[in-house]
Amino acid sequence: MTLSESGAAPAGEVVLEAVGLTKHFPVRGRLRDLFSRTPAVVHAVDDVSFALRRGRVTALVGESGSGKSTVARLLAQLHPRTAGDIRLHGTSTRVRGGRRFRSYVRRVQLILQDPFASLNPVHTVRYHLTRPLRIHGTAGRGAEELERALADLLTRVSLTPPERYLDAFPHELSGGQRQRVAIARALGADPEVLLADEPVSMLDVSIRLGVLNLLQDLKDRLDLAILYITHDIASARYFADETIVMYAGRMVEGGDSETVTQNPAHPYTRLLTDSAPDPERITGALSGADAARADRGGGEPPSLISPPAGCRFHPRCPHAMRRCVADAPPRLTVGDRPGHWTACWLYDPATVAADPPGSAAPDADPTVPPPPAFAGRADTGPREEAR
Ligand SMILES: Nc1ncnc2c1ncn2[C@@H]1O[C@H](COP(=O)(O)OP(=O)(O)OP(=O)(O)O)[C@@H](O)[C@H]1O
Repeated sequence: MTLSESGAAPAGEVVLEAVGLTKHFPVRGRLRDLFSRTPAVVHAVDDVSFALRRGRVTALVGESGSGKSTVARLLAQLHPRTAGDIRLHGTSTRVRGGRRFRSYVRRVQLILQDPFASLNPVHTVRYHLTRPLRIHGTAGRGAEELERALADLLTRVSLTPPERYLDAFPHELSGGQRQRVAIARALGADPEVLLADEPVSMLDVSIRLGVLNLLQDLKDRLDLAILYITHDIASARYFADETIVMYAGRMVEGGDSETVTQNPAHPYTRLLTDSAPDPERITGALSGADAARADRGGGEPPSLISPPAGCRFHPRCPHAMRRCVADAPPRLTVGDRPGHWTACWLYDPATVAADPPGSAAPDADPTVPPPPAFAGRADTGPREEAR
């Protein structure tokens, strides 16, 4: 029985939720920490909240080091969290190995970036797919049912005819075929949630679209809730229903993908969209390190051991005001589209009235226009988002 047949949750229902999720990694081996009462930590993820819904893709976008993978690993329960909560169907979950972990993993599966590393080169596709079917009790009763389940998995990821792939070793497959096997392996658990951590960034540009189309098709057919992690905001517009932008461990903007990518409110989101102007880029042009370099236009991200006070983007922001240096901005509703919010003081009229945008910018450049979503908003009252 597939999830869509099981009727476990109606379409659009929240399946998995991050609530104030926070992860600080201890920094080891620093001599001065021996004498310090507060040992240094990497503030990888701070106060991240969002919901994954059945039959919807949520993109988590940001440059390298912004905390995206750490969020995925927290949601997969591979890291213990420092603070916050993870709720599966509204129930708080904290699992550390054993049967409870297996039962959680059955419902929440992680797909990694590198299909070369995630498949063991000495085992066949059959081995990789049989294991999850057996572990999660979806292998059927006899050899015949197992064979049918294996063929079904390969067919779902368009590796057909299945018998051509079942006894192949990973090195006999292309990168795209390997990623399809990794996706089939995740589906073997019959999950409700897929956490896809840069699932196409290591693939040849010519086959990325095929794998993204496959994920979208699985979302529709199996009503999966998908978290799509990427540094490529252009692909988020194409592939995700909702987009959340992270910078230096914090969420800075969120809303429906069309609005966030076409009418970005936060100066950092603008930086990302300006360096990825072509939505077709997903099929060509920049990739990997080049894209990461382009994303960094306008400076470097801060140290996460001692992140900047206030808004973490202020040292790079052409519109920074004194308040940005001192206070972390709350989520403020922006624009006309429901659910569009940003954590930026530019959208708080009282702050802007007290201190003109750019007054605390590192290299204030009066020729840099404020974000379009900000234009004409100074007369509207602030609307703080309910979390
Ligand atoms: N196990 C760990 N121990 C210490 N620091 C870590 C650990 N894992 C991640 N970090 C740090 O946490 C921060 C966020 O890393 P993370 O991998 O989540 O970012 P990312 O946005 O996924 O980047 P990328 O796109 O390069 O994978 C980085 O500064 C990273 O060095």
